[in-house]
Amino acid sequence: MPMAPPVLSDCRKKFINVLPEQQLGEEHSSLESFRKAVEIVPRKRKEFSLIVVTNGNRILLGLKHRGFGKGMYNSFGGKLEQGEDSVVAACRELHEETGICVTMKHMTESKIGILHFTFDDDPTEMCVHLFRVNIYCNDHVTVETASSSEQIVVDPLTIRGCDEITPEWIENFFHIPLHNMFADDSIWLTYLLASEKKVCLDGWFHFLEGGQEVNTIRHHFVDIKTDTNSESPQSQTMTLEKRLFHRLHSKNIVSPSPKEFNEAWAFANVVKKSLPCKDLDCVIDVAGGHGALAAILLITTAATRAVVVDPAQVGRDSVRRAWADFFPEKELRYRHECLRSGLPAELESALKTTSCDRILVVACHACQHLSDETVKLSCKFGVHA
Ligand SMILES: Nc1[nH]c(=O)nc2c1ncn2[C@H]1C[C@H](O)[C@@H](COP(=O)(O)OP(=O)(O)OP(=O)(O)O)O1
Repeated sequence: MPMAPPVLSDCRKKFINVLPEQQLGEEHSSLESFRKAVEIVPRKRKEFSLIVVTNGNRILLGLKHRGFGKGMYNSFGGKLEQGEDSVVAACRELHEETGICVTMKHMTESKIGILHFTFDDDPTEMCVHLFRVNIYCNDHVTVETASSSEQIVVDPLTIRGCDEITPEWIENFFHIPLHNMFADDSIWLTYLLASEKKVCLDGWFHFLEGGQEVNTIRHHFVDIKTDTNSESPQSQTMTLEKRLFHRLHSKNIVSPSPKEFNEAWAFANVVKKSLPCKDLDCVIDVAGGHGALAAILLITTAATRAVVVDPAQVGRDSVRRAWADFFPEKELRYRHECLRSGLPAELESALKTTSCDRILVVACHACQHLSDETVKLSCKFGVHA
């Protein structure tokens, strides 16, 4: 039996900046019921194109400097000019605002629906043609995943803004600044990004008086069609492992080396398989050097803090700086001290705020006596090792 698609509200729960439910208005189960509740029949119509740009699990958003939505983040786009259809306008606006060139053929295939906006105090309906473009970045590792000519390959160095808008990569869908975006994005964009299947949608949003300034929806209805046979674009692109590797590579970071990165990634996966990671709070990486293992565990588990205990200063904090946006609001610290004094001190401090079953001590190295000592100390404190 095919799986039921996720409901809108379930999807937005995954996002940390989602707007409060009272700002999102009443959800309707049909267009009929939405129209009945709204009552107003718009007399005029303005058409726009809007292009959501992603690269794997990253999204490119624009900070608007003027015009509609000034000071807020949004996807790219604008009004249809005279004689243009939505595809032509989408290609033009995307290029004007980001420098990204997409062919008409690609843009036509990228159309995923329409958003309709009406307002209590304005007789004009905004009709926004929606596109979703998943690009491949033409640098280092990504090229290898972009082998098909059907894919949109972009050199990241060519992405630039204009006086109207500044593009910015948000490294993790779930951290997009929804609190500083149009309220409807908390409804349809979250669905689009959270869905593992390809999605087409028609959204109907009726805003309270004051429209943009008030940014509060009174009623909405979103008609969703999910293509259960095809994966969403982000599932087809880069894995997290590749993106982390890629980031080190693009910043010319030599510690960890590619071999050390692979080892840390593999080791983290082994550890996660043998642990109830959903309750994890604190990771202590003993003799962790550059800290890649600690950082990978921070990124891929529920842990909120990690500390690397190592007397040597390896990599000059480069891992933390390179990956900081993969673990926002989490803490990665380095303690330059030997295992014998550093580990008990960290364990004692961690146990003041969390229970022993939520602490994990890891050590990924070949030195047997160091491993033995790590295990012995961890057992003494009753934590996972
Ligand atoms: N509630 C909403 N949610 C959303 O996600 N995007 C919206 C939206 N309301 C409008 N948009 C999009 C549609 C369009 O792509 C963009 C607004 O475009 P603009 O008004 O900036 O048009 P132009 O770039 O043509 O402007 P000018 O060049 O200043 O005339 O914002």
